Amino acid sequence: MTSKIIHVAVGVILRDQQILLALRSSKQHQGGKWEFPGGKVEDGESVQQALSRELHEEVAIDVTHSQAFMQIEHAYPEKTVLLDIYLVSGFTGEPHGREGQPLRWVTIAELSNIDFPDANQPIVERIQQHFSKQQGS
Ligand SMILES: Nc1nc2c([nH]c(=O)n2[C@@H]2O[C@H](COP(=O)(O)OP(=O)(O)OP(=O)(O)O)[C@@H](O)[C@H]2O)c(=O)[nH]1
Ligand SMILES: [Mg+2]
Repeated sequence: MTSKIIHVAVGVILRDQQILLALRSSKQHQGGKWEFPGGKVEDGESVQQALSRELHEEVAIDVTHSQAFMQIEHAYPEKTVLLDIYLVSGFTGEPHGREGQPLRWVTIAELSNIDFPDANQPIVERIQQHFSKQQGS
């Protein structure tokens, strides 16, 4: 098979110890599941450029502070994705779903109960580890 890996910039957007999620439309891959907003890295773009562009297009915010968090390669039956995940701790603008998609803020504990795409399970675990350590120290 010659399928190429799809490189995706993904934002874990933080505000007041909550994280922003968006609902994927039923027509999209993994439709009906909640996601961390983001999208495909285009040719000639850095991951952070893609992240800023996608978050502006999808949820109408402008990123002012982000840091690389983790990468996950996951093979779905129909495609393989490389999720390049950034923590977004600073942004301007009030998020809203510019493509009509519902948004919600959830606590870090609530992430365990969300219906995410299969690739996301390690992200949830890593976020929960990362923030429990910060609180405990
Ligand atoms: N944005 C986002 N994509 C994810 C997550 N988890 C996950 O498996 N993906 C997969 O990453 C791939 C690309 O994401 P996307 O559909 O947001 O890409 P995009 O915004 O460029 O969309 P488009 O193709 O409609 O233009 C999809 O196959 C999607 O299922 C996630 O948490 N956030
Ligand atoms: Mg997207």
